[in-house]
Amino acid sequence: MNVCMAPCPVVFDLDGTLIDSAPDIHASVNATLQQFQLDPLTLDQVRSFIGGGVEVLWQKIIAALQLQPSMQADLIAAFMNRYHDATGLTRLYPGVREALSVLADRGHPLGICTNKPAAVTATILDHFGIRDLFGVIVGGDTLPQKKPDPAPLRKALQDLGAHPTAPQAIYVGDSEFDAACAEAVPVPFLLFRLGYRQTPEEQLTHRAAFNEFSELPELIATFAEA
Ligand SMILES: O=C(O)COP(=O)(O)O
Ligand SMILES: [Mg+2]
Repeated sequence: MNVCMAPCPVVFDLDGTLIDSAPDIHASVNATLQQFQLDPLTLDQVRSFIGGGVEVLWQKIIAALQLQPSMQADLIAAFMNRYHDATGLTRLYPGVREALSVLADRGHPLGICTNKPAAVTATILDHFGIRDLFGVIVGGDTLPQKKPDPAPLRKALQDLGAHPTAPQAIYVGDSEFDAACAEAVPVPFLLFRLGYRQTPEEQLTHRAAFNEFSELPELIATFAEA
């Protein structure tokens, strides 16, 4: 089936998809825990908690450390002071810059739909000099709803000019939140295998999966030809 007449909008998740931000999030989490004289978490633990946005991250930390849920607001406020400009340990995944520029050159409108707060998202995209590639950026606090609710991705697609009820578009992401969101819109989902997913690939609804961003432009082109 032809799911994407070239050049259709392509929207990307951010954490665990375009950027490996877990080391910065881990550092901000542990600095916050230290401020409250609490035990640190490992990078693997924190990575496994990423995907649902800041509130979900801290709900999972509070559960893991058996803290009082009433601490959540204070912990998040302290965390945000560090997180808003935490870029030093974050890397673009290999080939991301090149793949984005190939897709932009082919005329695909590009967007971001992330559960990361919009201001933190803007800072990190500026840090890598790639913010201008995206015609729309929907963050975790742009709307009242977050992924897996379809509303943020629907907004991104509409802002990129896709059809409001039958968008011909593609969503690219790494997690359960992304797969469920794309299914709910609905748009085809391309799964980046090397992000922060906790669920086996075969249990996530997806059109295709890839390990290398150098594969992505051709993968998208095959959709237009199919
Ligand atoms: O900040 C998060 O928890 C997730 O962000 P993502 O939606 O870009 O993966
Ligand atoms: Mg992600």
